[in-house]
Amino acid sequence: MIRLQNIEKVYRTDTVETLAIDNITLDIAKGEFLSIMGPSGCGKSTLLNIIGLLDEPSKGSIRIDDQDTSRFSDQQMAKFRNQKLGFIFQSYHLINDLQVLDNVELPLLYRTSSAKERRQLATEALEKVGLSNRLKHFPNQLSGGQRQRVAIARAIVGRPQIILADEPTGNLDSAMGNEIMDILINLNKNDGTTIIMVTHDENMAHKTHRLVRLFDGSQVQ
Ligand SMILES: Nc1ncnc2c1ncn2[C@@H]1O[C@H](COP(=O)(O)OP(=O)(O)OP(=O)(O)O)[C@@H](O)[C@H]1O
Repeated sequence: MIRLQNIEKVYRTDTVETLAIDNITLDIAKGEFLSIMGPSGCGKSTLLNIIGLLDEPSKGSIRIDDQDTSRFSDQQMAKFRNQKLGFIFQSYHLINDLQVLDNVELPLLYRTSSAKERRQLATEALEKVGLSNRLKHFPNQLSGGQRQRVAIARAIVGRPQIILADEPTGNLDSAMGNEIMDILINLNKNDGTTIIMVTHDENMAHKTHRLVRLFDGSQVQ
């Protein structure tokens, strides 16, 4: 489903060149739950952002669903991202001025769905993560685990085939982290969503199907 071939990413400033990803080739199957681990600065987030088409590789190609993403125009890229991919971040990235329901509806604003349909889909997504009793709350009225559940609802509301999660349990204690992990495992099992997750936590990584370890931008396992 996702095929990365000879991916390289170099960040250049006036004085320094950093090789963040060094020749990574990786296939990720449909329905797979993959975790990426490695020490700080080894390129995990860079790789995830490249897979999520948020960042472009300096070299190499990415095929998703047999489409060569390097041939996409900016507009095609944005549409593809909006329809196929869902993102979850360590620090939730919710909009504090918007109620929970409005946060979750956001990705649907770029589609042609009606207001009623958007409300319905967002309510369903929040039910799925066990938050139907918090629709009118604002993010700062929720616990960390609840905020992350809102972020998951926002990631899944458009029914993406692929979820990219960058340390989704990184800010949570182990009980809340396990709850979030259970939600991700169920999404993967029941809906067949492909999930790629960066984590520092061996316990979380061992709950997934496959673990890829990076070191200095290269895959070592
Ligand atoms: N925008 C940028 N400009 C220059 N260098 C960058 C940029 N983003 C990342 N880097 C460098 O690329 C390397 C990989 O960074 P990345 O954020 O992918 O690591 P990481 O494994 O996710 O780290 P952490 O676990 O600390 O989040 C690091 O050496 C970092 O300093």
